[in-house]
Formats: sequence, C-alpha cells, structure tokens
Amino acid sequence: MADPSSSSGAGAGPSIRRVTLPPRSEYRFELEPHERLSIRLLPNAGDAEIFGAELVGSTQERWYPFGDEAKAAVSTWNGAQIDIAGSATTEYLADEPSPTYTSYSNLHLYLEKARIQARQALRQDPKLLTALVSAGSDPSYIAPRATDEDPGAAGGNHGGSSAAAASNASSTSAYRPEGQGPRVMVLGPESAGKTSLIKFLSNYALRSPVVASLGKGEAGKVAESLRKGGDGIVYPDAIDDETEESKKKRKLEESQSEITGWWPVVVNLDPSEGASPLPCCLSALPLSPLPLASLPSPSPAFPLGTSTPTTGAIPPGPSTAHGVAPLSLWLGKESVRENERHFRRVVDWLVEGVERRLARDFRSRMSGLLIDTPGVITADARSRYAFIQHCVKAFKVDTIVILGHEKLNIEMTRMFGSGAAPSRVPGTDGIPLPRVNVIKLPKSGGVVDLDDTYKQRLRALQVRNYFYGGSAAPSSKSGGGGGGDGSTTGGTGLPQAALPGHADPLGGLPSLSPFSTTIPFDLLEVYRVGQEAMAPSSALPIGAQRTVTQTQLVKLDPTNSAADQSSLLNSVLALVQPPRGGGGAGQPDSIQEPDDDEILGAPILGFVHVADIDTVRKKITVLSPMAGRLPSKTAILGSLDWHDV
Ligand SMILES: Nc1ncnc2c1ncn2[C@@H]1O[C@H](COP(=O)(O)OP(=O)(O)OP(=O)(O)O)[C@@H](O)[C@H]1O
Repeated sequence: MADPSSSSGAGAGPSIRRVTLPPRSEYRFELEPHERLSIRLLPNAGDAEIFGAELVGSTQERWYPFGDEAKAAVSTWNGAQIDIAGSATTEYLADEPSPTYTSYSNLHLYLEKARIQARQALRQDPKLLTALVSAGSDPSYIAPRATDEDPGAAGGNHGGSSAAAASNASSTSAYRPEGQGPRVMVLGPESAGKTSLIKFLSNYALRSPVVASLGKGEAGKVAESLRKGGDGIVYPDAIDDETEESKKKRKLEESQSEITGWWPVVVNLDPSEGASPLPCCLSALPLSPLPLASLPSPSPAFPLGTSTPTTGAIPPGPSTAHGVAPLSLWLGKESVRENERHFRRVVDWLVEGVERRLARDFRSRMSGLLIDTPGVITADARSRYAFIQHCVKAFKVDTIVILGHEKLNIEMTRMFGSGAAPSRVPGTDGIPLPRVNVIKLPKSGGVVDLDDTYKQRLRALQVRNYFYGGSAAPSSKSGGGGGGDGSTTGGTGLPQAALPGHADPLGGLPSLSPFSTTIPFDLLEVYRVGQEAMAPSSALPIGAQRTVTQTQLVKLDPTNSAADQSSLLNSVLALVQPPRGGGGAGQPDSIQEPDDDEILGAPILGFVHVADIDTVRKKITVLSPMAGRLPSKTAILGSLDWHDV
C-alpha cells in the first residue's frame, strides 16, 4: 500500500507519525482485528473530518481513537497536518479525487436548500403548527396496512380491528406535506458506502450554520428543555405560557447563543450487522446538534456514534442515557427479503412513529429524513424492487440517491421519475408510484468490501457491547479485556492502552456488569413471527390454506416443545412494550389479550440473552445489561443469537 507522506517523530513521541495531507485529499485506513489507531489534528494546521465529523485541532491533547476493525478516511478541504499513533496494516493517501469534495457536498447543499424552504413554510404559517400537533397526537391513527392483502395476515387472534383500520389508513395518516424537509433514501449494492454517505450527510446537517427554529424566541426554550432532561421539543403554545423568570433566562440564553445545525432523523432499514442498536432491528434515530454536533466513527459496532442522541433504543449505562428516545422495532431477521410481508408491516409501524414525531417536532420536520437501506441484490429486480417501492411510498421519500449502480439508477428513474407508472407488484397493484427525484452519485474508491467472518465478528461485538458495555484496550502484553487478546498495536510493540485516547473504552461506552434473572416459563412470554419453515403456497395441496400466515405471532411453548427450547437457548430476545400496560406484577402480559399487530409494532424496551433453560423447574435464565426488573415480559424471538465465550 502507498505510504502517506509522513515524517516520524517531528517533536512527538517515537510511535507518533506526523502526516501532511494536501488539500482535497483523503487518508484512508483499515484496521485489522487487534489493531488500534489514534488521530489528532494539529492546532492551526488546517481542517480535517471523518465522514463529515469535524476533528477539532487544539493545543490540548485531543485524540480521536479507533478500533474494532474500523475502516474510515480523514478528508481535508484545505490541507491539514495530523498526528497518527499506532498503525494499520492498510493505510494510504487516495490517489483519485474523492466524491466527498464534489458530488457528496453538492448533495448536502441541495438538501440544505430544501430544509430552508421547509423552515420558511413553517415560519409563515403559525396555524399549520397547531394543525400538525393535533394530527401527530391523534389517538385514532393506526399505521396503514395498504400492502397486506391477506385477510388474516396481521390479525392473528384479534386482527379484525387492524384490518378495518387498514382500509381508511390513508385518511388517518399523520403525514402532511407542508413544511416538510427533504426525505432522502440512499440505495446501492452491498458495500457501496451507503451508511458512510448517511453519516456524512448527518454530520454536515448537524454542523450547518443555519438555525433550525421557528423564529425568534424559541432556541432558549429548546436548550432549557434539553437541560432539564426533556426531549428538546418546543410546542407552539408553550412559547406563550412561560413565567417572567423563565422568559428572562431565555432572553439571556438567546443573546448568548443560538443553536445552529439541523435535527434530521436517521432511519435505518438495514437490519444486518452494524444496525443500531443491534442487528435485526429497524430504527429511527432523531439527531440533535446538542450536546455534540457530530457522529464519530470510533468503532463499527456503533455506526452512528455513542453520543447522547445516538445510543440506540436502550441506554446500556447511565452515562449513555439520552433525552431523545429513538424508536426501534424488532424485525428479528437480518435480511429484509426473508419475510417481506413482515418487513413491510414493521416499516409501516416505524413510519407511524416517525410521522408522529415529525408532526410534533418542527426542527426534525424541517431537517427531514435520511434513510439507510439494505444493499440491493440482483434478485430484487425480479420483484421490481418491491421492498424499495414500499419504503418509498411509506416514508413519502422525495429524493432517491443511487450510489454507483448504473442499472439501478435507470430502473429507479423509470419507476419513480415519471410518477405515472402504475405498480405491477403484488399487493401494490394499481396505485401510481410517487414522483421522486433520482440522483446518481459515484461510489467512493475507499469503500471496503466486508467479508462474512468480519460481519460475524461485528455482530458478536455489538451483542457483547450491549450486555457488557465497552472495554478499554488491554494495558500490557499479557492483559486481557474485550479489546481483543492481542495487546500491542500492529507492528509498534506499544501497549494499546498507551495509545493516546485509548485508556477509556471506545466511544466512551461504560463497562457494565450484566445481571442474570430466572423467570418461570409462563411469565416470560416469547413469540415468534410466522412459522419457522414455511412451505411456499404452491407446495400446499390444492384448496388447502396456510394455518399460520407470515405476520402471525406464534407463542413458544418451552414446556412441551424441545424444538422451542433449543431455539430459545443462546438467543437474543427483544423485550417489547407490552400493549395496554401489560399484566402487572406476577401476571403474564397476555392477560390483556393483545392483538398480534400491537406486539409486532411495539417499540423495543430492551434485550435479554437466554443463558439457560431449566425444563425440570420450568424456568428460563436470562442475562440483562442492568440489575432490576426486566422492562417487559413480552419478548419476540428472532434469528439473532450469541455465545458468551
Ligand atoms: N472513503 C472511505 N475510506 C475508507 N473506508 C471507507 C470509506 N468509505 C467507506 N468506508 C468503509 O467501507 C465499509 C463499507 O461502507 P458502508 O458501511 O458505508 O457501506 P454500505 O453500502 O452501507 O454497506 P452494506 O451494504 O453492508 O450496508 C465501512 O467499513 C466503511 O467504514
């Protein structure tokens, strides 16, 4: 690999290299297992950023640590001098121009314009704000189910009400187009740099010099709300009913600083490894430029960083607690194609949560959505990209960005460019597709093709981090710890903890002491979605109907079924919010007779790992990240499992 122009030493310690980056260049590194790296920008030595997150150059030792096989690039607009401690097997200065400086930045400017237009619309029409709030808090709204044509598909035992709701779903949707910022969906093949582009766009939005406010007098209230542990949402009527004292404080705050930066919502529809908070989840993460206006990339185990607003659905430790709760739903699979009907249903629920939020939170509304998607594969063309069509319609996407894929670009332009083509996809027939801007961008030459064993390691690391928290790099050659068993940096012989910035766990994730709980079989109710191995309809005898549909929940029976016992053991279960408050102490949640659909669409409250099953005592032992009662007794099984070695 080409070596970046560097000089060893240059006034720093022996293992620290000083690298000079020319303007508009990109220094890329790919860490192997057990390798760690620290980077700092020298004070007054230019500008540098990693996937759009600015490195702060200061006279204090401000190092940015990387590990867990992170792969990333430091880019600079005007040139920079950086110090690098540790080494990576692969590191080089790109010798081709990076799209960051051209098309990616132009895309950001295009989105910036759309956000400012949305802000203008909201500022001009105060009545719209009140209308939006009431739409967002309309209790009669039920997530649309437009694509589920199978009458019993989502209903389960009590599906009638949902089916009825589906028919008039469009009229009850919380969506209103007015004052709506850009809704961007990034598409491309696997390893095209989709997540990296989402991160870049998020960071640029967070760093924007624009103030995302409804006008004078509101910024201070948001700051106050966040300081008090609130969600930072300012309701329109709240501006009028404040006390004299809080008014004074607010005025003072406003004169001191206005919060700049957008508050976009990152929607992750890719449930494979690297998903936040864990694989098998779909989530929506509302970002805020407070308290930290960037998503760092210390480890691929938390692709959107571990800063306050981005820790995932369940704060695994006190210091990562966040004011803005992201919405995470359980798909239970890493592939969206395995059970598309279920995927579409979960997407509908996610949309509902997002729309409700955007109706109440004007900053997120004007900032828009950034939607990450799973890599498109050849087989998707056969179904005319059914899952993409569904997501575009459900999230009311207005801009599709295609990363380096000519055929996909042409097909998406054909499909959405005219806005007139009626869909021929089963379940979406007859409904014209919306008109969407399709933009093709080049793939960055730095993107790394990730192999299956890397993906497996990443998956295990994410689960481990959830239960055990982060762990610092081992401090000596013989030291253990979760940072890996190799304890020296690649080639330098320096203990990893001696690298600046590596004394604390990556991303500042605290260490946790997980806790074991034993629960009777009949108290922890575990469901599975659909039948495990479902024969295609064509394989059934003529006239026969499936007894279990793809989105019906099946309750596991560990008492009588050895198969259920073995699928539970070592699995990671999602604990979801029990519908209607659940059963209370000592009672199973099913006492409330929840609808299947209510459980499928319930937000995740936490995860447990099934460590043991005692068939004699009829008890199940689960591991949870913190002591105390489990947040719910309703669990859903998926394909995520983990061996605590
Ligand atoms: N310019 C770059 N320099 C170095 N590494 C990069 C660069 N861009 C992306 N990467 C790395 O390449 C890997 C794949 O990128 P990314 O996850 O963004 O792709 P993706 O299209 O989202 O992949 P998937 O289809 O698996 O979701 C990541 O580890 C990312 O950090």
